[in-house]
Amino acid sequence: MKALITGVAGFVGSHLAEHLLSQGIEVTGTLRGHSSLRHIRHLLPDMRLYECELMDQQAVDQMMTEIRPDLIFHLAAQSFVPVSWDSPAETLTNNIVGQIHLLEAVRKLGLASKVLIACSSEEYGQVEEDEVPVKETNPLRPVSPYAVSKIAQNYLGYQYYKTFGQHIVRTRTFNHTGPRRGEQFVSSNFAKQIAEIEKGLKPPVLYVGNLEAKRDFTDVRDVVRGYRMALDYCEAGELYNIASGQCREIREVIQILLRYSTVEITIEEDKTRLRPSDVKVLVGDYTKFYQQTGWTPEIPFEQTMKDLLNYWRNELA
Ligand SMILES: C[C@H]1O[C@H](OP(=O)(O)OP(=O)(O)OC[C@H]2O[C@@H](n3cnc4c(=O)[nH]c(N)nc43)[C@H](O)[C@@H]2O)[C@@H](O)[C@@H](O)C1=O
Repeated sequence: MKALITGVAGFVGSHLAEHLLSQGIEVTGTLRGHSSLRHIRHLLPDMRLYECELMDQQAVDQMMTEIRPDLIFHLAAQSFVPVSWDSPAETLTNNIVGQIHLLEAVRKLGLASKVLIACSSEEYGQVEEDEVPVKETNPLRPVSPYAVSKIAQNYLGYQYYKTFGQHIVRTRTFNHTGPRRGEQFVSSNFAKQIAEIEKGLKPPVLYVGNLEAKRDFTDVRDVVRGYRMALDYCEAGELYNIASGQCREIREVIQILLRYSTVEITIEEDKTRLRPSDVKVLVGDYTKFYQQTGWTPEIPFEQTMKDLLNYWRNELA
């Protein structure tokens, strides 16, 4: 069984590669020329890396001709919401066109690959309090260019399934975190700041943005287990929420991280961290995915936060 992971050098890609390799699957991962190998170096003897610019159709065609994967996990994307306000055109182009090139290669080569498209809870956007936990059928009210790019990825997946019969499964994943999470994302950013304070690298002030937002966090290791199950058991053309079903205010993320630390800190709002529009609440109903695969999240959020803090302590050691 051969799997292709686009964006393997990223946070989720590195965990997914680890998971698939542990199941005896042959893994090839795509990355861009300038990507850091930091998160995947330990996997290199067992995994093949393929430098491929997804914006280049010829390069994608060539790679797919060579690899002919059974499973494709399309993770590569510009995934940080605030960047999408600064660079909306790049976010939309990168996220949409890269995927078109991939699906076009599958079509032209007549491959029977099963494809997972990593969509996002951001697509739901402005959710009303009485709509949570949201089901896949909830209206979409996107409030960022990133959300719009993911809606496009989602519907392109649907369209290639409908038009060409490709085996495409779309997962709408809610917030996920854990060791190796990029430092710009909220839980990782807070954990890194706390680890820096512990080490005396910065004064005991934790800079934060909007602490009133509510999110649904799942451990990345549970998410990648779900991604494999999605291609094994889910129906082509269908869309599935992957979530924990638990709602947490961002304020609570700090409280939990601080439980595992001995430092006394003060919290200060940093206005540059506030967004032009922020999704107020996102909590997912994953009943459909559970019924299809039997998947449920296993790692408690407290454990995820402990592991994330330890990750940063080791990084700074
Ligand atoms: C599902 C979805 O999940 C992620 O998108 P996100 O929810 O925007 O993630 P985040 O970690 O940047 O923010 C979460 C919340 O936390 C608030 N917040 C407060 N204070 C800070 C702060 O200091 N930094 C950040 N980054 N956020 C802060 C911030 O305003 C927001 O309300 C991506 O993986 C995305 O790719 C994706 O698909």
